[in-house]
Amino acid sequence: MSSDTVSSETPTGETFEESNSRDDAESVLATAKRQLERAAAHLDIDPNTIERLRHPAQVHQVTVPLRRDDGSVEMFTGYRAQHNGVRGPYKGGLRYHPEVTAEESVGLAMLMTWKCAVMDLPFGGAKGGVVVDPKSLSTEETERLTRRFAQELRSVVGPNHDIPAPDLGTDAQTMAWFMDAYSMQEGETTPGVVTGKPPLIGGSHGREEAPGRSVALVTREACEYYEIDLGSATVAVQGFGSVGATAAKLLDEWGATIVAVSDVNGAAYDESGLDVQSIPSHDVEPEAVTKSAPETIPNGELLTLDVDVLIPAAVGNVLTEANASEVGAELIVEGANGPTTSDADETFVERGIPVIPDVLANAGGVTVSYFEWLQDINRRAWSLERVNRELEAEMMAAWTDVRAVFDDRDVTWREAAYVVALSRLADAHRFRGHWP
Ligand SMILES: NC(=O)C1=CN([C@@H]2O[C@H](COP(=O)(O)OP(=O)(O)OC[C@H]3O[C@@H](n4cnc5c(N)ncnc54)[C@H](OP(=O)(O)O)[C@@H]3O)[C@@H](O)[C@H]2O)C=CC1
Ligand SMILES: O=C(O)CCC(=O)C(=O)O
Repeated sequence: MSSDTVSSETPTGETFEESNSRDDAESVLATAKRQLERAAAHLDIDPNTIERLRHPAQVHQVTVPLRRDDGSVEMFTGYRAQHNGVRGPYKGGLRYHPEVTAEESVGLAMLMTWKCAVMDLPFGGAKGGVVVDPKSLSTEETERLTRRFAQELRSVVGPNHDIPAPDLGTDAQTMAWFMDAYSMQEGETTPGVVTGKPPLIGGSHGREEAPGRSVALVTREACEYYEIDLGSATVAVQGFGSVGATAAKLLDEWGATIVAVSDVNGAAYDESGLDVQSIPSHDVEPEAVTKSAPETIPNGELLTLDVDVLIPAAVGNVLTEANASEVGAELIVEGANGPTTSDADETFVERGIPVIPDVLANAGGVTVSYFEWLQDINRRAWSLERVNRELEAEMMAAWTDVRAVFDDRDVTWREAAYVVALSRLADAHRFRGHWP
């Protein structure tokens, strides 16, 4: 396939770029492309491969009709962007969020391609979701929306083709409904169509905690690298969902002092340390975070706190040109996908603040998804102890690969991770011979 036969058309026939013109400096896609270009400058790679990687393979857009509890019917828009499949089936999460766009899905799908390659997993990158505020739906509405979304995506997902997983606003229950709806259409139970399911129906132990666990593991390694004593380190975490809460609780267990955590409403702050273990997760008690401490501060202020480690673990593009010069952390570890714009990256380079990138730090999620996929194929579950042991081994291997590039060249941590990923992708393209 040559790059000009790659389909990046939407179902309406517009090109992807025409239908999604919000390619401004702050968009996740614009950031992803600039990051790709910067990393490519450090490598001697066929320019056709780089050009190919600037484009998604496919972007699917679907309309999802939902019957609301009051009997009315409302239309929602869903996307699935498949970026690159040279190393294996497409893989990546589905998010339910009001700001989901085709463009954001493509940018995040690109990040999934790099993430899977950094971890040396046999997957390519995808991402998608529905433009909806999940908090505006009842449980029954969420189930109907998910089942219909799964029906609409039936021809573009599959256990050997594209395997969704949880992301912002979705969870194990969402994946269970998705798997059930897909299986009903296939006429057989197909657990491998999604990962992040509840363990009782083919999910993996440890998947829910895995991205937060990898953030904590990578924070531990980065603190050691920069001679920050984790036992006396202060940490601020934006987001107290699946990723942020797990990372905060593990780092707290390992001796760090978590001075701030936040949800969408704001941050709980205590300079002597919060009791994060006692804060219920947002699905158990919405708004528990801001109720948990006597002092609350706005999310923006959390990002500029004078701490050893800052972990943005909520949404994208929160560290920007506007606030990067005010960030008070010694070290940033990205829990969220795409929390740092490329302008902010430049400021952090100038200020000497290392940023450990998302494609390494939160890659525990897709790594345990890979373990789940293997367990589904083999119809044999792994123990939690085995999952966590193998996850730590995979994370340490990836950390070592990225650190070797970082130590060897004049690059940032992000560029080092991209160099590892792009080298593997370029080799795969070369072996498969995609340029007739
Ligand atoms: N889940 C996964 O497997 C993986 C997720 N990620 C990434 O990690 C990030 C978080 O995902 P995940 O933890 O799953 O999501 P969740 O939905 O579980 O949690 C998101 C958290 O972020 C908070 N939040 C939402 N919007 C904002 C905002 N504008 N400002 C501050 N906080 C906000 C939410 O608050 P509230 O509860 O009040 O809404 C909640 O605490 C995303 O970028 C995702 O792509 C990365 C790898 C894997
Ligand atoms: O587990 C997966 O397949 C993907 C998780 C994800 O979307 C991510 O790492 O951003």
